[in-house]
Amino acid sequence: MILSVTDVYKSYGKEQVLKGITFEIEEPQIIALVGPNGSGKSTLLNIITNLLPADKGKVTVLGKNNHDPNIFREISFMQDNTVLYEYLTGYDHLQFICDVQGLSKKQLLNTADRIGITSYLNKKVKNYSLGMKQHLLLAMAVVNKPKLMILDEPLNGLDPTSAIRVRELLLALRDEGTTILLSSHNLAEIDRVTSSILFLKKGNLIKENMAEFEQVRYQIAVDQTEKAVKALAAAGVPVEQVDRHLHIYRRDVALDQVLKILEHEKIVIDDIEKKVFGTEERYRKIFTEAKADELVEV
Ligand SMILES: Nc1ncnc2c1ncn2[C@@H]1O[C@H](COP(=O)(O)OP(=O)(O)OP(=O)(O)O)[C@@H](O)[C@H]1O
Repeated sequence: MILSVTDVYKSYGKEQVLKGITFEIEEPQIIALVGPNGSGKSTLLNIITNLLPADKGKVTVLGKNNHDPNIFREISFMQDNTVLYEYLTGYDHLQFICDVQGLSKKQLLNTADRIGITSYLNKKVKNYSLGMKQHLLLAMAVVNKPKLMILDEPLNGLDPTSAIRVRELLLALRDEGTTILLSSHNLAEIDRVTSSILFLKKGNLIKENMAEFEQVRYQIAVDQTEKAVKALAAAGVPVEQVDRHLHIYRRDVALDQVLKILEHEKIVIDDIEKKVFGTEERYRKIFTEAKADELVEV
């Protein structure tokens, strides 16, 4: 068992933020924690990493209670950039962790290289951009090669190129056996790294495997739209026409069958675009349309 959270409660004064959170992570994977602002994501991550006491409940990391100081060789926590010291360099931050955990300078430099921060490693953090700070925080979370990484908003403030790099890094770490629990508001990015999502709503968790909700739609531009629609409909393929495009869902038909029908009719294809739907639609359903009680599964 990598992480086990059992019946965790937390209130701030009269405000009950977590109302009996229970979940387990058994295998190395990436899991996303998603919820609106103020839903308690940071509170839950802080409790898991023992920075904040729960009112009630239990957390174990790799079979050990999360109060056990020894787990900090196996776990890391990327918080927001307020934990950085403006007048220290990136190197200083990493060196501190390496000193505490007995890691070598080689490991520090290799990590900096892997995350792509070597060129500004010796600059003071006060001169870093938001994205540079995010990269440093990520390097600080990766340097001890943890079995479990907990990342609070790792994709925040990253430009598209950096977001792609971080995404690839997370997937590579997962392939190396690291489990990653991350919180994020960026549903499109989440879709690209995981289909395993914990939705946090009104203090309760709704667990979903988004692969079950994923829908793929092909948008095909053709030279003779009316003729294509007729031919596909005659073959029993459900198709919607939007301007010059045909919209066809993968759940209804395989793409090569569609292409065969169009080829047979001598219809020329100008373009095919694949659209994937999933998390965003599900998020909307959970947080705007459904009543909380109907969906809670704890
Ligand atoms: N130290 C604190 N004292 C009092 N209330 C707090 C404290 N920390 C958080 N809260 C409240 O608990 C609730 C959950 O906050 P939390 O920061 O965990 O949410 P979040 O989901 O991480 O939000 P965001 O997405 O905006 O980062 C909020 O209503 C917040 O005001």
